[in-house]
Parts: sequence; structure tokens; C-alpha cells
Amino acid sequence: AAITYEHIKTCKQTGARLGIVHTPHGSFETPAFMPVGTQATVKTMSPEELKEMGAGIILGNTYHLWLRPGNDVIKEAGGLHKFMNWDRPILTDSGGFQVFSLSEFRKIEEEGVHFRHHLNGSKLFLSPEKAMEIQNDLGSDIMMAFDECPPYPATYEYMKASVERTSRWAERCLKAHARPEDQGLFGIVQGGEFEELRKQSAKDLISLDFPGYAIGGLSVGEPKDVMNRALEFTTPLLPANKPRYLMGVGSPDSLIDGAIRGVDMFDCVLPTRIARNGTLMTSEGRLVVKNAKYERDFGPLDPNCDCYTCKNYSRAYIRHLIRANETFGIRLTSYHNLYFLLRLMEQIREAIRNDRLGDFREEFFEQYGFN
Ligand SMILES: CC#C[C@H]1NC(N)=Nc2cc3[nH]c(NC)nc3cc21
Repeated sequence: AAITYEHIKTCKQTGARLGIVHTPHGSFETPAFMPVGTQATVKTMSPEELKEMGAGIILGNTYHLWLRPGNDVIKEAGGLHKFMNWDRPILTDSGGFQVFSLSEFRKIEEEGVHFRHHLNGSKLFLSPEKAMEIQNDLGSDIMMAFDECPPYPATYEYMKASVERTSRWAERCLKAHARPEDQGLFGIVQGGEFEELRKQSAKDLISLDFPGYAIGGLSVGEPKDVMNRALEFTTPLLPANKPRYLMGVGSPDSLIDGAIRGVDMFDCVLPTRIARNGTLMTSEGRLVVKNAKYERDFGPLDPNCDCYTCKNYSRAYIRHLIRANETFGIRLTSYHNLYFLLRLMEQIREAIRNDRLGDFREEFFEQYGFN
């Protein structure tokens, strides 16, 4: 099989698990954070820098790469790994969420989704089969099924119909998947905050025997306790011998709380997105480097960080670059934020090894300033 999960151990203090996911482009330890490279680049970072900071796997987006430069161009380049010079694992999302979050006037039918191009308004159509064809062309190690992404919040009736369609589409994805021996296809469990529907969705997808399962429909604006509760009744439904991927998550506290609830894989645009306006994740909480109080602060962004940015540059210098709109400033802040989250995942894995993730949560929340 293209994707296999090796369970190492479960934390004695929490439900968190330490594991390794094996893919055709190498293996990565879990719980893992996946930097997002939507348009075939993790914004401003080189592959060498991503490796240096310990990124084991990165994410690409079917929707964006289909529209530009086109999956045909990337296929001709020899696939996304060659095109972007990244020889480690790549996971691609299927486009379902981007249609829901980027495009208007979408019309959902059994066949697929009709919508407008989010930049030039031209008419577009995505279906389970089309999403499989694009990801097969991209050659990602992990592909996502094409799911129907309901708005948040949604009524029970709407969500029920949506879950049933997502299950029918998952079956169509499996049938259309050209090279299961080279690329692993993950099903996406839906159902919002309704336990019955999460159970139904999980049951339908498990019967199709995917090599891994994503939990969709979260990190779409719901309160954190709603997300945590949904995780508590969803992750136990999923097979223990396969990876569990929580899509679109997240902030440091959500990564810890997701790992505690048995999640193995995460992705989020947060680190690079907030880096672009000079907001940094540090061991003492968030820091907005443009703030005047850093004008003559010649210390590192984070005194407890040993990343390239924190070892070589000061808050004052980075504040100056960001205010002067110098690209190097965004590179330094992006590098630090990605490093911060990747190091947090290493600390979570270490805490699981030592059966103390609950204690680590207390220490981290106290220092970072979470309630
Ligand atoms: C409804 C639904 C759903 C999921 N379906 C697919 N294909 N991708 C996702 C990406 C996400 N990103 C975030 N938050 C940033 N939540 C996500 C959820 C999904």
C-alpha cells in the first residue's frame, strides 16, 4: 500500500499517540504539523529551509494548481515533487473546501459542483472524478477525497443530506483513483457537530477501507469547545491502525488539544499568514513586532527559540523590515513561525514518549498565556 501507519505508543496520561506514517517519498513522525504550500510553495521558504526546520511533509492545493499553472503543466514537469523541488511527502487537498471558501454562486448537484473562478468569474465544474484526475497528475503521496463542504452552521437535515452525498462521492473517488499503489487516498469524515452524523459518516467511509481518514468540517468558525467535543466522539470511531488528519488546524493550543484527542496530522496556513503582517508565535504568547515598543529592542523575537531568525536578528531589525515592507522581513517571520510550530510538535512527541502530554499542556498553556 502507498501509505501505512506504524503505531509506536499511546501516552499513558492522555489519548495521544506517537506514530510514523510511511509514504512513497519517505516517512514522517506523528503527531505532525504540515506547512501549507497552496501554490506549490510554502510562501517565501525554500525546500532546504523547510528541511532545516524539520518539515516532514507539506501540503498543496488541487483547486489552486488546477487553475494555475494547470495540472497538465505539472504532470508534464514530472509531477509536483519535481516541479517544486520537494522530494519528501506531499499531501494535496481535493478542492472541495476551496470551492466552498473561495467561490460564490456555487451550485451543488449529484454530479459535482458548478461555481465561478474566484479571480476571473469564469464558469468552472469540479467532481469526484475531476478531483482524482488532478491529484493523480500532481502525483501527491496523500490525496483527499472530494467532499461536499457544508456551511457552518448547518441544520441537521442539511448536514445529513450532505454527509450522505459525501459518502457517495467518496465511493466515486475510489473508483476513479488511477494509481492506489503509488498514492494513498484519504476519506474525509463529515457531520459537523452532530454525533449521529459523524458516526454515520465514519461508518460509511470505514466500509470503503481508506488507508487514512481526515476529519473535515472543523476549524470553520466553530468555538474551540465545539471542535474538541466533536473530536472526542469522532476520533474513537476511526481505525487505530490508520492516520487521522484534522484539516485546517491550527493554533498552538488546538494542536495540543487535537493530539490529546488522538489526532496524528494537522495543517494550517496560520504561521505563514500571520507572519506576513509581523505577528509572531513565541513561547510567551503572540508578539506583534511592528509595535513601537520594539523600536530599540535588540533582543531576539523569542528568547527561548534557537531558530535561524532568533539566533541572528533582533526585534528592532525585523520591525524595521516589516514596516519598510522589505520581503526579507516576511521571510524571517515566516521561518520563525513555522519553526515554532514544528518544534511544538517535537515537544508534543517527546511528551508522549514520556507519558506526560497532560503536564506539558499545563506548562505550555501557562507560559504561552492561554486560559
Ligand atoms: C466542511 C469541510 C471540510 C474539509 N474538506 C476539505 N476537503 N478540506 C478542508 C480544509 C479545511 N481547512 C479548514 N480550516 C482552515 N477547515 C477545513 C475543512 C476541510
